[in-house]
Amino acid sequence: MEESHQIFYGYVIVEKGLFKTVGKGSPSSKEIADADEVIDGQGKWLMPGLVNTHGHLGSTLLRGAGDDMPLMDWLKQIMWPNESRFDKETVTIAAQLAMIEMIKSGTTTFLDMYHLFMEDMAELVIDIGMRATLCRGMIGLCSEEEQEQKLAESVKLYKDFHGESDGKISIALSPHAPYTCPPPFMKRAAEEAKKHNMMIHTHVSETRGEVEQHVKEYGKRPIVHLEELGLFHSPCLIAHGVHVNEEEMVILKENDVAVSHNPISNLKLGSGIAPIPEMVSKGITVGLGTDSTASNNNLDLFEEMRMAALIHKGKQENPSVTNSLKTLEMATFKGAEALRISQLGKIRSKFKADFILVDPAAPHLTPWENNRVHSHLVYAAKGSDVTDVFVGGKALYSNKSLVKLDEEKILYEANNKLENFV
Ligand SMILES: CSC[C@H]1O[C@@H](n2cnc3c(O)ncnc32)[C@H](O)[C@@H]1O
Ligand SMILES: [Zn+2]
Repeated sequence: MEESHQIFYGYVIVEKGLFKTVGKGSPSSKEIADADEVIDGQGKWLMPGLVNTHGHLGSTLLRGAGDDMPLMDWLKQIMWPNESRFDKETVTIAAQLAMIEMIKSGTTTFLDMYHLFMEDMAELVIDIGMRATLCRGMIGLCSEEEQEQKLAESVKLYKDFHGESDGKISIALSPHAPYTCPPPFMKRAAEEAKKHNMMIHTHVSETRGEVEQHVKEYGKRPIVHLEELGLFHSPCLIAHGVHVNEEEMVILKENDVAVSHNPISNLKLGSGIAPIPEMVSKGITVGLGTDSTASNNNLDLFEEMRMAALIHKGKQENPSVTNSLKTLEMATFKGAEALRISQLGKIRSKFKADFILVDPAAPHLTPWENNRVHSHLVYAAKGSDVTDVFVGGKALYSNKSLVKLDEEKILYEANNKLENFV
């Protein structure tokens, strides 16, 4: 077993936001005396913080608003009409609620694609202390002038916030999807990303119908087309990739395009099951995402891991196509790799000190011994087993208490906003 996968009784020392020491056994009395603060994690499992590679925080209040619908109906009948009425307060409450949910279930890093109030979002994330890749989602079904305006807003967000919060904030460029961004606009997005050194994030090939429509309209499959348009000339992360054929997987691998696997959202919208074991065996980087609460309907990456580990076994009628270790990698350092965040997702010296504590003193995690911890984390644990969350060594959740966010107040505000939606 790789060293970073080993389970042992030990301790970590954090300095300047990074792991300085990852030690076996107990710290020395000098190490304890030298520390500014000592946190006793006795009896708990320490693991890397989870990385959510795809979501939309601003629409969190639409949880349960449009269940049991296919993607296009859901977008046109529920999402877009509601989102067109969102004000800053709604998006702020939604984002705070999402962050509460993510932190409490062990997520330390997330990607957010949204089109409203992204500057405020960046300020909020900085204040709360999470690590995030933020993108101003762009729908290109508008005039060329508006398209350019959206690109300019994305670049401004990048100039204002990329690298802020001690490097915890990254900004990516985000054309929403090939069916909302006509080819000339996709090409412009690719040019701007290249010019400013930005990563690209977009939804691609989520449904069979979307791929068929793309082929009908442009005579080629979406990933083939996006490569031609230059989208993969910058570091790129695609969300979904459910309907991707062999030729397209080769294109993804050749261009080092990463994939955010969002199995629960894909199942709930009836979109299908992405060929993830095939992608992984081709060497494509795959991270794990929840998508929004409007298509999931929660942000618990422990649930997502369990689903990601199980569905491919069922689809292929083969239990060995996934396993708990590979799934944990997907939710941690592979997710970090997908977001192009270096030195993240492992408990290792010089890595970013983003980590969580899980309390195994629960019936569903019993019995345990070292060899079963990976299994329990993927096949049995729940987000609510997380007791502590640290980002860059700073506590965001301590002994089941949120350090910054006022949960009671935000839940109250979120419930009071409900009447505004269709
Ligand atoms: C333009 S910003 C984000 C935009 O995307 C919508 N959205 C949320 N989830 C999905 C999904 O799975 N596929 C496509 N679009 C999605 C969201 O409602 C916003 O309008
Ligand atoms: Zn999405």
